[in-house]
Amino acid sequence: MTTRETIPVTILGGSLGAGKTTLLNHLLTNAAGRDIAVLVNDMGEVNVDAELVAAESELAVGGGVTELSNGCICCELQDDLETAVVRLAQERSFDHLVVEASGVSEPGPVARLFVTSRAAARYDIAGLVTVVDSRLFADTFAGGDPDQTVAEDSDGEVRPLSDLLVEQVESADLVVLNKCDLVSEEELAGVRDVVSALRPEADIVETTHSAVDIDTLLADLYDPDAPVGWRAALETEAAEEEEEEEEHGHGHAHNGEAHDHEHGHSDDGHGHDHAVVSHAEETYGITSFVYRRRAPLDPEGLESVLGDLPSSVIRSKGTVWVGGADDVQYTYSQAGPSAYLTASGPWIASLPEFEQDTYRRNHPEITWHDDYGDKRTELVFIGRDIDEDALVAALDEHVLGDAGDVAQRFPTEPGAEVALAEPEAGE
Ligand SMILES: Nc1nc2c(ncn2[C@@H]2O[C@H](COP(=O)(O)OP(=O)(O)OP(=O)(O)O)[C@@H](O)[C@H]2O)c(=O)[nH]1
Repeated sequence: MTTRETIPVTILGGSLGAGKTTLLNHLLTNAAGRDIAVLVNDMGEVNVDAELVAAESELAVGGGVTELSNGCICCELQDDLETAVVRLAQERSFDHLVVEASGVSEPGPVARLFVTSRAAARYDIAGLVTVVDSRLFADTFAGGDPDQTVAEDSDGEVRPLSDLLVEQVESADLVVLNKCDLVSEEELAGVRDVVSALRPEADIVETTHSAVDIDTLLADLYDPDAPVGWRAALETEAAEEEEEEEEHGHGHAHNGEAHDHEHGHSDDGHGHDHAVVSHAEETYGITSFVYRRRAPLDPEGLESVLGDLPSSVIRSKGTVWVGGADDVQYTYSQAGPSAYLTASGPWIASLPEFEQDTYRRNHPEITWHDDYGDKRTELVFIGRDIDEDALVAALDEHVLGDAGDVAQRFPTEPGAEVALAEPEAGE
């Protein structure tokens, strides 16, 4: 019997083989009086996970295991998942729903379903839980032997595994570092550091065979406003910059110079762009910094730098003003060995004036420059022992004085993506 109007739902994600099924079995055998419904989804035709769960857990048989065996839950079949969870709430009585997202699905779309669809009336998200294979994660990000594995995502698109691992961690409220028996203490500490840097506010537990405390797992952890690490770094930088401007008596925090080739020497007293700010996160052993220039970058040059980053950079992300495509805003995203640049549409500054005005009225928070508007290159780098000066100098070599003096290199239609770096396909 449930006394709540809505049913809490925990969304479980993690890479293939991380230990999600093991976790569900652990949960169902230790449910101790709770009536838990589990919705398991697999990519394959046969729903192996659901069968395993049903076979291994007495509680599960007839006790609320429901399966969707017709494919991936998060994109194409979103409607089916929506129907399934709504029907489940109508037909059965249970205390908590756990949805296992398919191993290569992003948890975001699954979470949105419970916020925006008909399911929102019946459910409340309790938390997004990501199970991490600590061995695999250490190999991919934390100084281990990088595995150049690629995985297929929910759209059937092949994406580097590193992308999916980062995305799954960046959206988590709780990260279960599983397979702790397969990593050394030192490696585990490294994994913990990287996870904290990617998602500073997530709770972290360490397990072997996914033996996570049930109360911890099902707790109300959901925080849709929790920042991802790169955004937290940007916000900290912006706050520091504002503080500094106030100290210097400037009332226009982001009103910068065109750019400053000399990293760290821009404090010349007239409203500079404080281009690079570092945060030595001593507790995490991971540092982040923001590179910002109010000028376009040479496309070939930026590709040579961002497409060949040192392995010390774990995650980087940002906005790029690309020479030769003056009106197009590009977003950039890198995770481990893969890096992409995507045309995301026009800059606000490239819109007709009245549209700019409307946009700016509706978004008073956006950073606006008197001459350049929102046009900027703003990149956050997160990593371990990054040679920041070298990276800044490498990027600065490709800062252009004028966007129009180079040829267009990347596609400009909104949504068009180019790979700057991609791992080789694994076995
Ligand atoms: N050594 C070790 N093996 C584990 C641990 N947890 C799970 N495994 C094993 O890892 C394999 C994959 O575990 P599953 O629970 O099936 O992983 P999953 O995330 O459900 O996998 P998919 O459904 O394929 O996405 C199984 O053989 C488990 O027995 C652990 O902590 N240590």
